[in-house]
Amino acid sequence: MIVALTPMLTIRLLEKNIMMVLVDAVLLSVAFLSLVFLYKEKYVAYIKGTISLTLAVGMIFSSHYGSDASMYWIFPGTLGIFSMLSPRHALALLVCMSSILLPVLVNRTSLETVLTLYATLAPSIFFVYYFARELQLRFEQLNTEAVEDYLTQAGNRRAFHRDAEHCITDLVKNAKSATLIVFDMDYFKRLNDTFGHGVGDQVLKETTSLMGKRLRRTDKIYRLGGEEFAIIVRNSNLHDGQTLAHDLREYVAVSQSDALPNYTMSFGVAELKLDESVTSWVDRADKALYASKDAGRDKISLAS
Ligand SMILES: Nc1nc2c(ncn2[C@@H]2O[C@H](COP(=O)(O)OP(=O)(O)OP(=O)(O)O)[C@@H](O)[C@H]2O)c(=O)[nH]1
Repeated sequence: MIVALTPMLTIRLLEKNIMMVLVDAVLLSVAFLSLVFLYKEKYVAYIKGTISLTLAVGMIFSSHYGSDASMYWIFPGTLGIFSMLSPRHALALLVCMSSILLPVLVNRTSLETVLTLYATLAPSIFFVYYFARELQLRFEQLNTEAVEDYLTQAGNRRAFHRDAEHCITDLVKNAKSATLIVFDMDYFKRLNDTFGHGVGDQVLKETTSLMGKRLRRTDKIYRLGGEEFAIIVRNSNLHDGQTLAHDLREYVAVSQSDALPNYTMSFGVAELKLDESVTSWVDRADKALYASKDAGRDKISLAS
């Protein structure tokens, strides 16, 4: 924007077109200030919104006060707005801009030119919208796949590490603690061997889905690997974690599908300590889980 506008501003100064000098100067100032804020990685969404809005208003003003050729800046401006906003927001802004622009253009140029402009602008906006929407959907799909377990739709290990790191930051900065519940199925190998891998998969899916129904929106379930899962319970202490683990164990026991073999789970609960790493937090919860196994399984143990 800065590269395109600087020579334009110079030409308009030489032409003494004061209104256009003002329009370009405002656009340039917004672009320059945005660059500074973007460099500092602050308020990025607001800045993109402000630039887009300024661009749209600038296109209306320049179509009114500029030369006839100014109206063709609408095309790169449209692309610019789509590159900064979500497809839906960009479309809404461009529809508003085109509606305001229509009477402005009718007043200053021939009807034929206006019709030609709109006949080319409308499909351009439609195709760019379609392309941007497709791109956004693919991006969202890839983002989900990157953090989700394929079989159970629980968070995967990557998501677990990211969220566990957030908990550590939350504890250091806001003194908000979190509890980790790890659990796995008891005698799962035997279940697989007796009923088949497919039934084992169904058990993993059912457990995740049942537990998801009992968790708060802020709590999240992850599959750490094989038949081992973890739940991060935000803003909680060891006692809260223990209560939730009891609730989950009871709930899964009574809600298991009759079509699947009966199974039990062992749990380990650990509250996050200050200055602790994710690895150490998981290790302590895992040790508690092994204690549950050693104590005969279908148990809940607390980490020290
Ligand atoms: N069906 C199914 N089985 C899995 C999956 N991932 C791991 N497993 C099986 O889970 C079983 C885990 O066995 P073990 O680690 O011996 O644990 P266990 O039999 O549950 O014994 P305990 O944990 O000591 O009670 C292995 O047989 C793995 O093949 C999966 O995605 N689907």
